[in-house]
Amino acid sequence: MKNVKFGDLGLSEKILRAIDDMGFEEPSKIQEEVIPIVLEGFDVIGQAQTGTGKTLAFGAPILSKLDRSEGRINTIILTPTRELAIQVNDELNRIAKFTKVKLLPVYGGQPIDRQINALRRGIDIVVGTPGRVLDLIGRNVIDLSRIKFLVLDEADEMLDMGFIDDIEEIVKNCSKDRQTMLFSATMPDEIRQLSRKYMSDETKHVSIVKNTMTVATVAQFYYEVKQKDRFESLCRILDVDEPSSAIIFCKTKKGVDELVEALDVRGYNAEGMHGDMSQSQRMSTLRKFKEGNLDFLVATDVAARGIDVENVSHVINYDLPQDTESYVHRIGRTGRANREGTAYTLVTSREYYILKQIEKATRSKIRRKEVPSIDEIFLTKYKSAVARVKEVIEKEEHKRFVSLATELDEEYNLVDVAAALISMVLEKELGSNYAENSIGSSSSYVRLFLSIGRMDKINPKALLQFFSDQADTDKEDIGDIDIMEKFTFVNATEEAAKAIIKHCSGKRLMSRRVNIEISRPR
Ligand SMILES: Nc1ncnc2c1ncn2[C@@H]1O[C@H](COP(=O)(O)OP(=O)(O)OP(=O)(O)O)[C@@H](O)[C@H]1O
Ligand SMILES: [Mg+2]
Repeated sequence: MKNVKFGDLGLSEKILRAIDDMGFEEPSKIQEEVIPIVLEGFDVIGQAQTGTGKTLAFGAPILSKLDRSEGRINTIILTPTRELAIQVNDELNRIAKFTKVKLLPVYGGQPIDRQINALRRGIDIVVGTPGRVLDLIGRNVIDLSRIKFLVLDEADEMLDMGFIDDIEEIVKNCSKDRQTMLFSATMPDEIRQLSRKYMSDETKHVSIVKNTMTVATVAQFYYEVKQKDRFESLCRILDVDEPSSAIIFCKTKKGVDELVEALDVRGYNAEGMHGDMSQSQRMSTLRKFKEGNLDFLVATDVAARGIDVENVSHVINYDLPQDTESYVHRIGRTGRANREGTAYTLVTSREYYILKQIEKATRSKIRRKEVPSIDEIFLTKYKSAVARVKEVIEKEEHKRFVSLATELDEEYNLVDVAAALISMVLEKELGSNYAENSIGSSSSYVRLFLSIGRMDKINPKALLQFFSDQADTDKEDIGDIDIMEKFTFVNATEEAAKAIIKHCSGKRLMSRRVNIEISRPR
């Protein structure tokens, strides 16, 4: 079967040239089907998975039909968020590169006067959020009575309860003689029904049906965590996976603020984005993230829909999404345009059934993963330190220090020197982050100090024996047990800690502070 080319779809030469400039070789399935239909003048409801190029699917044919600037609004595109309005406007601007068409994004949180002035100078396509568009209609600067195209991007979200009144109001102002287009990766039946009101009887439904609602290139996993271990688990996941760039979703704005602060304290490069932040802050954070100067974007669902950032390697649902649609859109921020991605969801045992519902509704497989142990993190950090050493040697960046190392060679065993350097590097990497945090410590307080010296494993049996001896003595106040004096624990495993906890629970030790210190030998 011959692959369809952009040139086969009936687009104008200027638009084809722009698409070529953008570096796109072939149309995606949704583009292949939607573009000719729009060019023919039909209303369209288009559904295709996240990141499959729906923006261009409506943008290219609209621009192909407009070509010249008419100096008055002929197209209105509505998006649920400000950032998405800006992004869609940018993408369309790239497609419009060789035409004279003028576009303007309008959205709240930006001085309205500037937008009014720009609109007065003559704009063909307005891309905006419903609230601001209504405001501008009310001020008589946006007149939709002669528009040719109305697009609802993220249509289901726009027709959902929160936006429906504004949308109805805007549609009332639109010319009857228009093409209406609805796009989204998810299109629940009730939304389809509702949309009939705004669409012609000849509306074409284009649904790129795949086995799953989610994109195949996104590997999906979940971690079962205790509520109180949520944060610690996240840190461990980040430390072992070392995502190049991740979006972490929280349920609430407060949750976002708290998580950003906690991540910051632990030294992660994270910033938040939610509806209570100023627009300039939201934009600068997103810009930083897009430019690769921010590792972790922590956000509410405000970033769940439509946002297209290249190379987001991970999406992490720190809190569960509110519904299946939200899950699909959130994880769709990775694995875009056929790239690979990873999606993680943290669930408590009580939330597990919701995850199962999502899995069923999306028909995708969300596999279980275990939260990494401290040993695994240690190993990861060790491996990346060694990889860096290798890189330095290969690039010969170490050459100027060779003479100093020769001096060390005279005094010490070089294996000891290497071990000391590893120790210093890892200490810096891990800091005290894992010294005072352990998972599953229930009400007991367990401190684990990672050791990075000799590799003798702790002997859980001996430890348990020690504890049972202590418990059996039935001392009233055991208080802080300083076991450092009795044992030297080297490279304690998390299993050992778990065994201790298991042993302690149900005993009277439970209510006491158990302070296990495993020292780091010098
Ligand atoms: N034919 C194509 N070939 C390669 N890349 C493309 C093509 N069309 C669009 N893209 C790029 O793919 C990315 C995703 O496109 P877009 O944001 O339009 O996806 P979407 O289907 O609207 O996703 P979502 O449902 O998340 O909004 C963008 O970076 C876009 O520039
Ligand atoms: Mg989109």
